[in-house]
Amino acid sequence: MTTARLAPRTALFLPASNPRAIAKARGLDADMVILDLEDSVRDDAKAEARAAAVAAVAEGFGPRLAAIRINGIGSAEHGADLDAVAGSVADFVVLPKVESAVEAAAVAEACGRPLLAMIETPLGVLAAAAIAAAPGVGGLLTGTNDLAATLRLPPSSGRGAMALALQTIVLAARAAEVWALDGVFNALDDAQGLAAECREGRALGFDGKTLIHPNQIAVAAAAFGPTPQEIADAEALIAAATGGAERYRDRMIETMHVDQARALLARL
Ligand SMILES: CC(C)(COP(=O)(O)OP(=O)(O)OC[C@H]1O[C@@H](n2cnc3c(N)ncnc32)[C@H](O)[C@@H]1OP(=O)(O)O)[C@@H](O)C(=O)NCCC(=O)NCCSC(=O)C[C@H](O)C(=O)O
Ligand SMILES: [Mg+2]
Repeated sequence: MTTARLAPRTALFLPASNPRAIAKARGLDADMVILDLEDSVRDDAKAEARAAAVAAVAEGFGPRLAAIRINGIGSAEHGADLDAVAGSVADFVVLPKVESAVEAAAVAEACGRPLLAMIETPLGVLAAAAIAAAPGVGGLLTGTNDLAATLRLPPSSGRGAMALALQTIVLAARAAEVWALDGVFNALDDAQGLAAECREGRALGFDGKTLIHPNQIAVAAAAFGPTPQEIADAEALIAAATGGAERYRDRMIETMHVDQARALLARL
């Protein structure tokens, strides 16, 4: 499924069990909010969180896209979550720990809306291309915490140990023409570290980043947007191009470079 809307640069997770976070999100600059029913919600608060998520999307998040992350297939809450999302006005359902195209398509159909598939296990990574191309899938979200755990990475491992998985997710999303969002950055007070990880994510080809705290939004939005230099370069290249292969400053350009420059400007 090709998602018609531009991909979000910033997708903010919040526990659906936290009414203060829900209220706060309505005034934040995130492109998408993801009301979580899974890992951030205690078992004894699941039913209340589910009802709160449905009510929150009904009340609306203004121009922000609204998604609900349900509990995974096989969990005690999964069926009730599916029914709740199906009866809600959420824009997207987010399914954690997706490992096959069949389960992604089935959940998208049951919910009656596009699905954002979280790729966060080795099986999920290996099936990413099929999952991205499954009916009803609008994007892939990277679950770097679960990925680190399921790959059994030692705490000292950096993102380098996940490079193949991250690139596979981008490759799969691009092949199916769906969104690709990078994983969350767990440190809450490290703006520099966040900016560096966002730059790396953008360089890998991700459209944006999933986030966990309001103070991460501005950093991620800036990092996933074009720099003033990139904008100036794109405008100059388009103005100079006359078609076909030609010299532009000190390099060769062809039609695809003009298309790339136009695509960059279209995302401003
Ligand atoms: C991580 C937190 C628990 C930290 O909470 P806290 O210490 O309370 O934060 P602050 O005091 O700094 O909060 C300041 C105000 O901002 C609001 N707030 C905080 N976080 C959010 C948020 N995510 N969205 C909206 N608003 C938020 C607080 O309510 C404060 O407002 P106010 O009370 O009015 O002053 C907390 O940030 C948090 O819960 N974050 C999200 C956690 C989450 O959703 N986790 C699940 C997704 S991550 C994941 O699972 C990824 C993937 O699956 C993987 O495997 O990697
Ligand atoms: Mg996870």
